[in-house]
Amino acid sequence: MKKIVFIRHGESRFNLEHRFTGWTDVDLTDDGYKEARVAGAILKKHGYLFDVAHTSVLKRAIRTLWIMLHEMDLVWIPVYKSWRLNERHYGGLQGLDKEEVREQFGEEQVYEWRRSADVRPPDSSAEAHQKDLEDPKYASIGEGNVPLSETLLDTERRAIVYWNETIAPSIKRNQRVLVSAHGNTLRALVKHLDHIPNDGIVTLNIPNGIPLVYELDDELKPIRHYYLNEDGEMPEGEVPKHIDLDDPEFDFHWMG
Ligand SMILES: O=C(O)[C@@H](CO)OP(=O)(O)O
Repeated sequence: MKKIVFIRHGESRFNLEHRFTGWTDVDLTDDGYKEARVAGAILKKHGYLFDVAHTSVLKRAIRTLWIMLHEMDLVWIPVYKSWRLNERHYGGLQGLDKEEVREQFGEEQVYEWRRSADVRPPDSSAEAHQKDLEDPKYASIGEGNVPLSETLLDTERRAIVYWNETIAPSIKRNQRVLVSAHGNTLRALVKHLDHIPNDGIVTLNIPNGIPLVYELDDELKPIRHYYLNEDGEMPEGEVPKHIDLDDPEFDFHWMG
């Protein structure tokens, strides 16, 4: 049996401000740092080791990975970064306040933009698109790969290329893999792995900073999956949106 662990980055500045983020390269908040530390400590506590890690080129995912690897004393393992693991490009919504967008376009439209498989958010402005094209992070990926906006299916298509070409072969070589990525990239990967139909993905959310373990057979077909907390496997239906660091009951002592 093979295993892969996915982590959605800790809370980012735009998560805190309830803004559409996409390819906007915002950093973690203080709570985001703590969530990443806790995620690393959880994996360490349960004896997880990794041979290789993959992340996007966005600093909230990269920093989450760094903090986790530091916590696990694994900063020495190879880390690969790809734009293909970036968050879904939210086009003209990037930077906007989600509540204000709801007021302008209505709850239903915003829900479709956020959670449907194939409804495309409005395109980036010409100026914002030009900025993406000039960003050194994307200089080598080819102009055609820099999106004006993406549906979840677009995100799935480009993330799956990385899965098929890089991640899957490494799992097949028995490497233990950790992937630090984003809410919609992980929804896209999970959709692909579990063959979730377009209308089945709408209600699937991935919480920030909670390790998600997939057990796979030799053909990389999922056997089962679960989230981990400090006590171990979390019962389905009891997975919170994120770890409540303000909860006075939350005990950091086990982290050492
Ligand atoms: O803004 C974003 O890029 C994503 C993830 O934070 O938000 P949503 O949950 O609305 O897809």
